[in-house]
Amino acid sequence: MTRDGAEAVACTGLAHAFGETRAVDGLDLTVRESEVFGLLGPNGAGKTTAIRCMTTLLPVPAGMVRVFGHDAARDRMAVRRLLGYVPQQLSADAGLTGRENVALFARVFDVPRRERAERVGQALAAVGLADAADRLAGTYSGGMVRRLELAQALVSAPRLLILDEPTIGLDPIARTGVWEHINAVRAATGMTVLVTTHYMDEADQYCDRVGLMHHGRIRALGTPAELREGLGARRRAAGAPDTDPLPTLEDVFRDIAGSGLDEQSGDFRDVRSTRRTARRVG
Ligand SMILES: Nc1ncnc2c1ncn2[C@@H]1O[C@H](COP(=O)(O)OP(=O)(O)OP(=O)(O)O)[C@@H](O)[C@H]1O
Repeated sequence: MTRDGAEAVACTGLAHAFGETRAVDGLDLTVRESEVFGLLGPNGAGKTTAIRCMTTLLPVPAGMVRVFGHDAARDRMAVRRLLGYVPQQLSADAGLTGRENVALFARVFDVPRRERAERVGQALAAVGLADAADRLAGTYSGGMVRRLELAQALVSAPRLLILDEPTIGLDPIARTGVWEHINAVRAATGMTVLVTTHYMDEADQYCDRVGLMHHGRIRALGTPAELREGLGARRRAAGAPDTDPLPTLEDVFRDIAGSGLDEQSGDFRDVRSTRRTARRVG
């Protein structure tokens, strides 16, 4: 069913500017079918802008984006039909039940009328919300809201699921819950997952490969282990003792984003993201 290694997303020389700000600046990136790919980078690195180009929500002014071979600039509807997208902004309506929220997405994404009720029920069950399906989303916890948004994106049975910071602001148990559901659906369907996260431990644990983005481009790419081992080897070559502990993905991140990270944001989970989260679940 799946073709591991085939191309799900390919960006070549992708660029997108807002006035003088070159948010994405020559991005080359391939996401392989059926992998979980983590796009990492400090605030302002251009991750969301790149994702919005891939989802056709922003135009592709320069370079090329292909999704399963479809050109995102020319064949937007074909691309949209293949995608599920969970944006950073809240996409669930607090005044509707979980089931009504997912049903709305089923209608928007043209799930055939005959199949809708069953598919909505399946999507809710897949994220562990079957029992809470008929409660108002406004009564859900932050983790449940995130899983509801996941169900909304899954109801159209996408081949590619794109998640922009799916676990931001959640407690560790809720974060694990979101990932367990993503992984279960992926294992069952072979769906490709492209995710941005500021949590290096999550990227390390759940992503097959990661790309570290900084100033609009990929600066390092590989499996988390490859990136950690690569930094370890560079440090040893520079004279670090063999007994030094293996670097973490966070060390790799700091090595690439360098002082810019500290100047701009102080920490991965900076104020902007936290505020956004407060708005999302508040
Ligand atoms: N609509 C917009 N108008 C003007 N500038 C924008 C807009 N969207 C993003 N930018 C700018 O483009 C750059 C990249 O932003 P983007 O949101 O893509 O980064 P990011 O890596 O997703 O950051 P974060 O981790 O904070 O979500 C930043 O300098 C940002 O201020």
